Amino acid sequence: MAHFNQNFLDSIERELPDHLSMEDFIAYSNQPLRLSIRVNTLKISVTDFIELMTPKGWQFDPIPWCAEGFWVSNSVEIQLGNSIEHLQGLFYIQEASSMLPPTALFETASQCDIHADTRVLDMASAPGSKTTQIASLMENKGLLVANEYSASRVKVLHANIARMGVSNCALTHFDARVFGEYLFETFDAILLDAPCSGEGTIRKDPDALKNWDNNENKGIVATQKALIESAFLALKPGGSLVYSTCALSRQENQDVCHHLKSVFNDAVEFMPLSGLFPHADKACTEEGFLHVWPQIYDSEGFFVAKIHKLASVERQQEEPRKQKNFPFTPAKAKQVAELSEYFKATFNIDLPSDAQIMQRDLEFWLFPNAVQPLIGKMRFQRIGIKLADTLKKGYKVRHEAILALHSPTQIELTDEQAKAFLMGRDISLAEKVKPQGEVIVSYANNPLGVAKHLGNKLKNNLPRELVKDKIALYEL
Ligand SMILES: C[S@@+](CC[C@H](N)C(=O)[O-])C[C@H]1O[C@@H](n2cnc3c(N)ncnc32)[C@H](O)[C@@H]1O
Repeated sequence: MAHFNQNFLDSIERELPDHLSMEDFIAYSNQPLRLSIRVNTLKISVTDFIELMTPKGWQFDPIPWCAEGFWVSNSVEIQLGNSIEHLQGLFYIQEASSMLPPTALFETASQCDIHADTRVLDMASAPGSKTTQIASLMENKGLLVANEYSASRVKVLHANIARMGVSNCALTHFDARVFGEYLFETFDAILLDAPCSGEGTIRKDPDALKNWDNNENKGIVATQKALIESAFLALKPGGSLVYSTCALSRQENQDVCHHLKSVFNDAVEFMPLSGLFPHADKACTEEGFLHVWPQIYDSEGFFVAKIHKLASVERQQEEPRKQKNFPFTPAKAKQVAELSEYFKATFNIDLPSDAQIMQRDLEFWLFPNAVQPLIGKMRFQRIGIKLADTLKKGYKVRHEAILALHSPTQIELTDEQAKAFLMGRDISLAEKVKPQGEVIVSYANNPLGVAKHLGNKLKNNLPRELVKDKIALYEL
């Protein structure tokens, strides 16, 4: 049962549109959320995922605003986060309404609008539900800069990006207020999923609003206003910005968007979202923003505004001087040829041609081409994917490269073998055969990682930090 205080209830009563009732708000806020997931189309098609999971007891109810999103019910009790399909990145557990902002951002873009030069910024990214959704909408093309202010959350963000096989991402770790200055009018599309008071998440955390106090939101509102201004400055003319929160108050939502309009006037256009999906109008404000109250679609509360930048605006601060000491250099032609040959001969992987192989000491990385003009303009925590380390003789592939690059040649494991592999164990082979060296092991035709084929067993090469104590298997 949710704990509301009277101040909070009074504020909702003032904010709630006329066609919605307080009784429904309280009733829905007291119900647990329906479980929802998003299929990771970087790894598996929606049809193949449904075919894979239906025999395991899953039932799928489509989420109207996300073609890859489903409310799911499961006849078999299982800890989803520890299931093999989750750990190998076939799906992301994501609240339905949190799928709205990326859908709104790419509403009119067809896949051919996303090309090698497209640059997208996700300003407040961790833990990465929307970053990984955006990457799959971009089909790993172009560049996605994912920023997060909190150092511990950057780690979680990176783990999710790697698990989902994202290769077009560059991670930064800044207060996102810096983007307008560092990367002025650089991005085609920006998501600002802003830090907020989180009132919409009460169904996940019944204690979230126990000590709610309207005055505490004031600091957050100032941050939100500064962040949206920075986002607008970093956006190219003609580009789109989505501002979203899981807050319910006008202060943190509509007022922040009106603030932007008051600063940049005619350069700001609010784009109506009433046609985003069937019945989107039920959640629309007079400006065309979506204000999703929990009772409208039986979801978390959410706010989504889409803003178009009609014209260039004046830079507010001078462009900072370029930083010089960047530790990566483009790999030489001979090294590119050798590394490409290693990936092809060992794993049957063709390295993508729309990305550049870069070297730092003994490490090789794959950078999205669109990041090159940004290098030196701001500090990146991590760019693209790490491909391999150089050994005395040859190379050692990195796990994240195997998860992100496609290979038609894999050794498929059974349920029990896949469980053992993710728990860090070696896999015995039924009969002794010729050793094959490094191989990709897979489950449901999707990679789990690399093993060394020794003839009579597969020696486990899973990175130690990914080894699990517990794996949940469907007992069918
Ligand atoms: C609503 S959460 C983001 C959720 C994320 N977009 C997702 O879908 O998984 C807001 C994030 O903003 C981060 N944050 C807070 N202040 C920030 C700032 N000034 N600049 C950038 N990020 C900030 C928080 O640490 C938090 O991770």
